[in-house]
Amino acid sequence: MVRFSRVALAYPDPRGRPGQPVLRDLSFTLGDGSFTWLLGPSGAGKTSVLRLMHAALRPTEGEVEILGVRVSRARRANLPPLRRRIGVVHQEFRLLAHLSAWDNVALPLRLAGTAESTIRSDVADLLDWIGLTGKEERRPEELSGGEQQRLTIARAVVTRPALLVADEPTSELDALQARRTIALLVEMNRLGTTVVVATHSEDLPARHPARMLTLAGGRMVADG
Ligand SMILES: Nc1ncnc2c1ncn2[C@@H]1O[C@H](COP(=O)(O)OP(=O)(O)OP(=O)(O)O)[C@@H](O)[C@H]1O
Repeated sequence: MVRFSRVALAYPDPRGRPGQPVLRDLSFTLGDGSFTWLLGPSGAGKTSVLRLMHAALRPTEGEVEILGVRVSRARRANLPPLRRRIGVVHQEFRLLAHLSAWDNVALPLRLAGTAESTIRSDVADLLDWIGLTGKEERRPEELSGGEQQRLTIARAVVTRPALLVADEPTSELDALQARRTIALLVEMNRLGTTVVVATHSEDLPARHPARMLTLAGGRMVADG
């Protein structure tokens, strides 16, 4: 479950003092196994909400509870184990530049101590699904923007996380690849993962109707 209660977030200003809030008075609950679109124009606060959801930040006010952990009050030591249960597709990819495509996807499984034989088959299956078979040994800079984006999605889902948060996961993809990516997220959801996808595109929610939370100016303006 993901629960926001009266959440506000302010980033520090250049002097380290709290700036103006970029999120205000946000309250909602996402049930286990739900699929949610997070919508709103550029600057509305979608990425900031996702950062709270993967415990990269704590709220300035209010309470955020993720997978049973109250992030607002949790001890620092409890956050890394929580983050390992969450798959994140970052808008700016954040692939490891010195690792091959294969090793980027395998890394979360290696960190989790997964058996090498399982890693071999799971990584191969996912690279096949995202159309990167034959490019396993390439480093991220040797891949196109769309290929890198598909790699970040594979890396985020390979551990079958309890919660998956994806920030504009199809921004670099053509129509076919975007459809395949959404199909992968929907399949993950069908298998039990709670999925949240931020986008300013109206096409994606039309393809997979689900709950839509709409932000504007850091506030929730629609939920339906
Ligand atoms: N690290 C930061 N420090 C200070 N302000 C920030 C930071 N990150 C985001 N902001 C501000 O917070 C507000 C919300 O930004 P956010 O990135 O969450 O919006 P968004 O809806 O994801 O936008 P986009 O669709 O363009 O990615 C914006 O005014 C932005 O300038």
